[in-house]
Amino acid sequence: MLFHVRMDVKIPHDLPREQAAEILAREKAYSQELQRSGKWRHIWRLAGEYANFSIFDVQDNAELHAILSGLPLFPFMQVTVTPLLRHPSAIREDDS
Ligand SMILES: O=C(O)CC1=CCC(=O)O1
Repeated sequence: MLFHVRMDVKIPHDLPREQAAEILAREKAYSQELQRSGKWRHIWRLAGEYANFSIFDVQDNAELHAILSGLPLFPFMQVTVTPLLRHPSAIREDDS
């Protein structure tokens, strides 16, 4: 199942610099592992915002929730999920 996810990151200004750096490093590793697995299909930075658009390809809502709530940055994020399906006018057989 495909999902579009918008992640807005809001790291508290008073979070110690070292702690923030450690969380960001874990976030990057977690994200890249999921990208390599194919579950996190795409990630794009929104120009001018500390936010991203991502595409996930997962089994179901529960798997998506587990992945998103497992993000190291999850406590500092606002996450918006939109389920996706193939458009009847799409010219490509797959969604790649
Ligand atoms: O910077 C972001 O958009 C938050 C984030 C998601 C995965 C990652 O590595 O950073």
